[in-house]
Amino acid sequence: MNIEIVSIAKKERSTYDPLYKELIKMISRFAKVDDTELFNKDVTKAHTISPEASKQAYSKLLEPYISKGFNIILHPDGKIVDSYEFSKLLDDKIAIKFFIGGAYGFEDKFLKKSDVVISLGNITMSHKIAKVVLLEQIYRGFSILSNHPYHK
Ligand SMILES: C[S@@+](CC[C@H](N)C(=O)[O-])C[C@H]1O[C@@H](n2cnc3c(N)ncnc32)[C@H](O)[C@@H]1O
Repeated sequence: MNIEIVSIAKKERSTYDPLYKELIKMISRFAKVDDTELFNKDVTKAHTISPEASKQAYSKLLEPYISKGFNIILHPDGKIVDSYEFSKLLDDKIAIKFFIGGAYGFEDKFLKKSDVVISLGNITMSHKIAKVVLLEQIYRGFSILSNHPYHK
């Protein structure tokens, strides 16, 4: 299976890079993970204008990535899923794209383009922490599906 995580994020070194690397390596026995970080001058400018302008700039960057595979948006106001429900989203798929938003989240019209909008809980995390939690849940989800002891 191919998984792509598409985030609104500056391409810069992060304290979390070793965690991403380790979790992507752990997942590699189940799926290949591509980590795509998108940011441009329009986003920088929109951040100085308004939340709405920012969300529009995010949509413009993210829209080309919404594709034929299964598209999952991570959003604090989405459907809260536990790890077992999350694992079912991974089941029987060839390609999944996960979307992580920028500082102002997503435009409603972009949210409607996905197959499902999920929340990782009633807290708001930075996009960097959300990616760590997402990667751990992807590994946990595959462990549940394959009855690997990691999830116990
Ligand atoms: C700083 S948050 C954006 C917060 C913004 N106020 C909003 O309402 O979406 C950046 C991104 O991290 C992800 N994120 C943060 N907390 C989350 C949660 N509890 N569940 C799912 N995704 C979350 C989402 O993709 C979000 O767009």
